[in-house]
Amino acid sequence: MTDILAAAEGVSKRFRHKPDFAERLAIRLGAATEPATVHALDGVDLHIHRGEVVGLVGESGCGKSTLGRVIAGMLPPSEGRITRDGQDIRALRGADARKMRLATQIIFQDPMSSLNPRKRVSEIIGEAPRVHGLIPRREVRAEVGKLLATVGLDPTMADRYPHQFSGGQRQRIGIARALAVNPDFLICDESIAALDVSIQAQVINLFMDLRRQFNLTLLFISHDLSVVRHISDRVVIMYLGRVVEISPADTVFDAPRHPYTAALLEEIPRLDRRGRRFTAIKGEIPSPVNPPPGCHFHPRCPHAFDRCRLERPALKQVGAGQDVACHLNDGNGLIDTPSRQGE
Ligand SMILES: Nc1ncnc2c1ncn2[C@@H]1O[C@H](COP(=O)(O)OP(=O)(O)OP(=O)(O)O)[C@@H](O)[C@H]1O
Repeated sequence: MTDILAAAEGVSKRFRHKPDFAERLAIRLGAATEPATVHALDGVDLHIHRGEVVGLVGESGCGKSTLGRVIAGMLPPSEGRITRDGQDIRALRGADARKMRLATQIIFQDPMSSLNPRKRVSEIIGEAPRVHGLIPRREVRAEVGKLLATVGLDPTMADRYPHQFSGGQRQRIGIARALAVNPDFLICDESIAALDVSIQAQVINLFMDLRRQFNLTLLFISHDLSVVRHISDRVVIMYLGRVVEISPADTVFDAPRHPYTAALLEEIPRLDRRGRRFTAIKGEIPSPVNPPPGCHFHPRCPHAFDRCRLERPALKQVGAGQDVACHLNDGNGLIDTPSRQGE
């Protein structure tokens, strides 16, 4: 069996842009033409190794959720392919396709909207293993009790409804439901973003325990770099549909090599940041309907020079396990490179 559990190879995903009211009016009056394509993912390459925790970070709208859904097989890519255990997931049929879908579970941000309010917790957790015949019907209830205990909830709560739980408890129910089908890969899409900070830490600890207990691989999606720090082995930074940096978690914090990663780090309040050269990120993220040419980050980058405006930087290895898509790394290392603004 390959060491690579899941991979995105040259994956792009485009959506038809949904025009808002003003855009629809402009189209109707002839002041604008038919919209427009959203370039949610643009040539993404990512390998996720068995057993690792990968943090996926970037500003809102950069394509994190889309990448998670494409990797899970919930959305087809417009270009490129997704592999699972070395196999193109488009080639999977019947029982193999079902096995892949069950083995990859997504845990979403808002547990309330993903838990059916009219069903008891025992039904919510027990439904999928029962429907898929993973456990005999008479054992479902005992299994639900075990799963509740595994995620730190009292098994006697199995007959309650979702609204009778707190936000953190509901997220634990969502995790138990995902575990019920014996996945080996969890995609956590902003799974703790809606929780209080103290509860966030508890749920992160739960993910870490479950990872060890069940040999899970995790793709942990967050807009907040500080959240993924303690959970991730590697961190992937996305900007406007592209991967701009992949680094071991410690390296990304101590020696970022993409100006966008450095700017994201600036936004994390820390007392030991004196002497850093990078300034906080400026301006809005451009629209994925009309991304800038060359390096997508160049309009906001304090180091941009002519080449950045014209040529897409390839993701290249710049250090041990560290890949960066930035023209600055073709010459001197970024950290030692003086600002080239205005070149
Ligand atoms: N089904 C869809 N139809 C049209 N556009 C979409 C669709 N899904 C996502 N998009 C667009 O694709 C881009 C990437 O969205 P995505 O949700 O993947 O970003 P994200 O980084 O996860 O953002 P957030 O953190 O806000 O969820 C956005 O511009 C979004 O509006």
